[in-house]
Amino acid sequence: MNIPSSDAPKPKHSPRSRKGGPSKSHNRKGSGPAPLMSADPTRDIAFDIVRGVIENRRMLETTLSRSPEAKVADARDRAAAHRLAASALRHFGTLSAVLEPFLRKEPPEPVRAALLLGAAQLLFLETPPHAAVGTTVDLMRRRGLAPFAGLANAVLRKIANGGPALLEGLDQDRLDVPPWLWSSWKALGPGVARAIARGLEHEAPLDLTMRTDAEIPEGGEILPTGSVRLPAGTRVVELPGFEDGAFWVQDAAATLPARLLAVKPGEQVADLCAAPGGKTAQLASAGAQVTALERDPGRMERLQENLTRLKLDVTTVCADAAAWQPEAPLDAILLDAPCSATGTARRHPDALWIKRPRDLAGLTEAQDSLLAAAARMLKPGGRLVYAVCSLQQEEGPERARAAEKYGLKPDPIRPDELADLPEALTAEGWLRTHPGMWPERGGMDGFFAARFVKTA
Ligand SMILES: C[S@@+](CC[C@H](N)C(=O)[O-])C[C@H]1O[C@@H](n2cnc3c(N)ncnc32)[C@H](O)[C@@H]1O
Repeated sequence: MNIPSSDAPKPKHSPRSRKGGPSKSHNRKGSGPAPLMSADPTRDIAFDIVRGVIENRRMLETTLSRSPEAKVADARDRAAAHRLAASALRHFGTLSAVLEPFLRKEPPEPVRAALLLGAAQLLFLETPPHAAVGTTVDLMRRRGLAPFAGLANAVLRKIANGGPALLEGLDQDRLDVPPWLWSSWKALGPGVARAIARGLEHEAPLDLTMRTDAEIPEGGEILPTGSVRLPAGTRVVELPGFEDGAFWVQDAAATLPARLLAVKPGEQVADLCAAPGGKTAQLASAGAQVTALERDPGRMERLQENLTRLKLDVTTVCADAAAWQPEAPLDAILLDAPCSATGTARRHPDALWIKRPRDLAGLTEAQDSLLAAAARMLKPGGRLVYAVCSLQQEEGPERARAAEKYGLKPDPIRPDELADLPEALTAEGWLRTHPGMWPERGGMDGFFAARFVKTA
């Protein structure tokens, strides 16, 4: 099933209808209106997230940050809602295929969202059947979908009875990737599209980049590239050392672009698209004089909070990097450009279903203008690493080839620079990682990076 476009007919049954709930409201101490508290915040928030994605192509994180229920829910309920919604979206194609034979006609989209959540709990999250079915029916009653509660009860009971056998014979790898993306990933090599799809099946582990003197948290595995890996679901704020800035969260693959810039102490360096700041932190930790640019004020706040926690001295500028000019030409630039983010789908399974092929044109235009701007900021002989967390050729190799017209000469990555991950070095001397790499260790995000030197 394809996700309907945002201009598809709207469902008859609005989940905002207050017919059946929200169930409770509690008064807070003090004055002001009482926030509405849900009886089952996990499922209410997850329902809004899935509806946001499938009806409005709204990102999971956007719903999470705007939902009134999420605002008043405690951190554990929010995390559980994220996990539930992410599971329904990660297995979206498979769950849709499982539901289809049990539905005589296409249900309204909110009903489909509730069924996807119920089926995800039954088939992928090991929720006891009575709880998965009962809570889905309750959710539908709370959200004005009572006329469909009987249908949901019957369908989910059949799925509970069928169990994992219902998944047999389904090509889950293919079903859970939109066809246009599957076709595009074939360009990455034989078998890579399937390897990526397998890598996307599971929640990503938590990777940390440690300050050199910091103690490794208990249970952490040191990866060949130096990151420390903890199991998926580890709550970073609860790890000892978090408040003291002992580490920052950064996928193992995401550490590679900044490493390839090989900055030296005292060099004047800009990180042009900096928030939330993982790569800025790497450059500053290496002793460079870093200016971090970020266009989005909200994300700039997050970047500054992170740098304060890590006690790193960085100049931050809230500006459009395409229009900014440094006071003097720079030694090195990291351009971690905005992109489709298909490489981060392990953490953001919504990204796969929100993006459309036509979205790439606007992104590649922005990438080109940032590359041109970066070239203008560099001194002759200055270095640039261009990176994207995208698996799309248009945003990676095609941009790297186009960069030569801005006076940027390719500076291929040498095998000794990627000796800890040789499979990520391409014949052209670029970095290419994808979620199918390191399957035995829990995978990694997809990144492309190319290095250049500014000609005189
Ligand atoms: C891929 S994320 C960067 C991740 C970051 N480098 C890190 O490692 O944590 C891209 C960031 O660039 C910002 N951005 C997009 N276009 C920009 C522009 N023209 N100028 C400055 N920042 C921009 C976005 O708001 C977003 O925070």
